[in-house]
Amino acid sequence: AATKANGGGRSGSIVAPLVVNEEFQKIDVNPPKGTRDFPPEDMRLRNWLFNHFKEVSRLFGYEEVDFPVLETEALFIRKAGEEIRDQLYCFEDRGNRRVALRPELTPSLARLVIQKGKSVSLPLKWFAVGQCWRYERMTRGRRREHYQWNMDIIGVPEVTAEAELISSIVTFFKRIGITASDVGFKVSSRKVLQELLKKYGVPEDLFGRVCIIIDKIEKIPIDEIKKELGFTGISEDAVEQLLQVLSVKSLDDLEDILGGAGEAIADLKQLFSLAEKFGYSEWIQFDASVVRGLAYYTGIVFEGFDRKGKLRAICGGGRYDRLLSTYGGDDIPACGFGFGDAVIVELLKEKDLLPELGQEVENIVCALDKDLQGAAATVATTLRDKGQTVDLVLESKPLKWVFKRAARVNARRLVLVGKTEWEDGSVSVKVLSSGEQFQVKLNDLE
Ligand SMILES: OCc1cccc(Br)n1
Repeated sequence: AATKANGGGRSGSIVAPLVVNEEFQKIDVNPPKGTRDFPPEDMRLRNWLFNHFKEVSRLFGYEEVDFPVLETEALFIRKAGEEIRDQLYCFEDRGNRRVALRPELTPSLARLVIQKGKSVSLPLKWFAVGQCWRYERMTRGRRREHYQWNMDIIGVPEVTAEAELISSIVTFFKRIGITASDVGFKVSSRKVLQELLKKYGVPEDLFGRVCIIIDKIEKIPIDEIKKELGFTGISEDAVEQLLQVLSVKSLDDLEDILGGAGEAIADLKQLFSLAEKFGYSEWIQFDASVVRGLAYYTGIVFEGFDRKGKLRAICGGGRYDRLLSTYGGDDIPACGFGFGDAVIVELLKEKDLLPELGQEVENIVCALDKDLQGAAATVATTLRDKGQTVDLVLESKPLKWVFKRAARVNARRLVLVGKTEWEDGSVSVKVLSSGEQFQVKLNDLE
């Protein structure tokens, strides 16, 4: 009953009374399954990571946006058999509306662009860092939430847009010490698949579904892939040829198969040429098997991978020219990427690149007796008004305790408020690294 009442997983329409915590019953102090707390040490790493995400986005001239973590379920209902759909964290709210915790940010971004309509001038370059959710059976013990960095360009049909997006991710990697020998990007275009399916007479409306099946190529046995492709109605012969083409590892070989007239080859050639100009050629490689697992991609797709092959994809993205029109918006071209906060941390650990991020505070301020607590508050405020960080000791404590706390909060200096000095407006300062000690007028303290 408790599970049902809380809508855990199944979207029962029965809305039983919310489970309340009986008085004095010990609560479960852990966060819900698959979710994380961020205590200070983890929050420092998260802020370090997100600050790099946001600084790179601003370096590229993008504007920050955000959306509700809760959306209508309909925004994410696509019939292409995506994993993201099977794991949608959806439920019926107390107003009997079908809602979902967003599994990704792109649909919300598309919704906002349509909502803004003619009031925004294209191209739009937007970025967001937001928590995304999935409801996965905990059998695999995987997380149910992660934070994703997204950058999107709305209104640019040319491949220069995708080329710039990859450049922004390369810039991010370089800022945190990741090099082209650690990470690469597999790049392809869904137009390869589109041209092949057309050649084999496969109906256009199967395109998304076929892409989702192909995306599983390294995750499930090849016979399963062939079987699932067969179910879509593609002939066995066409399936064999399709898989053959997807194993191609060079643009020249692909051109021999597709001919040089198609958009797929033209787009990819332009992208590799632009990569040269952006200076990240060593980071990217053509790989026809990359299709990505989201149904709405229509053109160039790319994914960041660790060259040791030990981790899941680090990030991924591509062109999604039809998404806005599928939501009833105008036919506006778009492309973007998503970059999760989990795999990158695993990679940084692997490469021993995790930053040392201890707590830091410039001053710890302490009254030497309880009648001077007010004076200590004045000292703290004076320093804070000068932009100095202050940990103010808020109760009367022995000096031994204060020194221990100063070490724990990594204070640069100790500011003591004593009776005699305070009578002439001064305080005692001890620089904790050098042991240097001096008295100074409060107003002269920098
Ligand atoms: O990468 C897919 C995904 C979506 C939402 C939450 C988590 Br954890 N992972």
